Amino acid sequence: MRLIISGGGTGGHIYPALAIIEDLMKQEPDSKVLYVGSKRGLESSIVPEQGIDFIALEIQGFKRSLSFENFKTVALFLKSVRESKKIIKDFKPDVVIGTGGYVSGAVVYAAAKAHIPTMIHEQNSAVGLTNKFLSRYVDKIAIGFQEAAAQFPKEKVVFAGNPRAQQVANMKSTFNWSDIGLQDDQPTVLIFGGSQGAPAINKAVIGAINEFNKRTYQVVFVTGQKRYQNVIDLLDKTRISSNIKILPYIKNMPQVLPKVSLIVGRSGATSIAEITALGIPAVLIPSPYVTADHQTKNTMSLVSRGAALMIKQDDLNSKSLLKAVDQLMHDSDAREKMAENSKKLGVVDSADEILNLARTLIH
Ligand SMILES: CC(=O)N[C@H]1[C@@H](OP(=O)(O)OP(=O)(O)OC[C@H]2O[C@@H](n3ccc(=O)[nH]c3=O)[C@H](O)[C@@H]2O)O[C@H](CO)[C@@H](O)[C@@H]1O
Repeated sequence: MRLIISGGGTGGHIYPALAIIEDLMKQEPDSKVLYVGSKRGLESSIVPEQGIDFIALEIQGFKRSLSFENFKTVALFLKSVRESKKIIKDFKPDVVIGTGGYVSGAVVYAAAKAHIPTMIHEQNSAVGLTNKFLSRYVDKIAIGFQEAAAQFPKEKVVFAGNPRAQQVANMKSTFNWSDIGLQDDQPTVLIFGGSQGAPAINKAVIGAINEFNKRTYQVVFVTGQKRYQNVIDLLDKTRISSNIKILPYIKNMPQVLPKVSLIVGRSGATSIAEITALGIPAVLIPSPYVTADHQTKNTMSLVSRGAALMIKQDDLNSKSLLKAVDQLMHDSDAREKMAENSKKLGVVDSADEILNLARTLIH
C-alpha cells in the first residue's frame, strides 16, 4: 500500500497514526508511507525519530475570537492545501488517512479534491473542528467512541476504536523500572497530564511530594517537555526520595505502560484507549479546556463502569490527589477489580479494522 497519513499538534492525534503505520508495515512490509505533519506540532520531532519519512507544512489553528491572526490562518491553510496537492501528485498514494489536528485538514482535503480515496479517524466522543470540516469530503470515517457517530454523515461512519490500543495491547514489554533508576518489584504510580503535561496536575504533585517521599510505592512524575524546568525550579531544595522519578516526557510509553500499577492523568481519548487496552487502574482529572468538555465524557465512560476514579479539576489539590492515590495503592484488591472492569472496555483490533477499511477504498 502507498499511504499518506497526517495527524498533528498533540500526541493524541499522532500516536494513533503511528500505530496504523506500525500495523501496516507488519502486514505489508513493502508498503511506502509518508507522514505529513506541521512544523510546530509534537509530530515534527516524534515522527522522524521513528525513521518514518516526514514532510512538515506550516499551519496554525483558528483563534476563537475574531482577530487578524485568523486571516493568516486561512492564508496558511490555502498554502498548505497547494503544497499537499503537490506532495500527493509526487507520492501517488493509494489512500490518504487523517487522524486529526489542523494539518490533516489541508492534506486530506487536498487528497479528496484530487479524487484519492480518503479516510479520517476521530479519537474523541465530541468531534474536533478539523474532522467536522473533513467529514463532507472524505469517503470513510472511523470513530473511537460510539458517541461520535451522530455528529457525522451516517453512511460514512464505522466504529473502529483507537489504533493505539492495539499497539499497546500487543507490546511485549522488555522495560524494567530499574532502567530508570527505580526498583523492579515495587508497585508504581505513573502521573502525567496528557502529551503536553498539565500545570494543574503538576502543581498538585509538587505539593504532594513530601508525602510521596514517605510512601512505599514508587511514583513516576512526567511533567511535559516544556514544563519540566519550571517544575524542577519549583522543587528546588525539596528532598526527593529514591522512590520518585521526575521526567520531562516518556518516549517509549507502550513499553512502560504494562508495568504501571496506577495511572493518574488527563483523559484524552488516546490515553483512555491505552488504559482500557491494558486494564490499568486510573485516577482521571479531565481537562476543562477541551471542546464540549469531552474529557469529562471520556472519564465518565470509565467511572460509570467502575474502571476509574475521577477528580474534577476544581477539586484537585495535593490532599485530594494523595487521598485518591493512597486509597488505590494501599488496596490491591480494589486495583485488581478496577483493572478487570477497565479491560472489558478495551478495543484491541482497531488498527486492523482501519487498514481493512482503507483497503475497501482502494480501487
Ligand atoms: C488538551 C487537549 O487538547 N487534549 C486533547 C489531546 O490530548 P493529548 O495529546 O494529551 O492526547 P491523549 O491524552 O489522548 O494522548 C496522549 C498520548 O501521548 C502519549 N504520551 C504522553 C506523555 C508522555 O510522556 N509520553 C507519551 O508518549 C500517551 O501515551 C498517549 O498516547 O488529544 C486527545 C485526542 O485527540 C484529546 O482527547 C484531548 O482532549
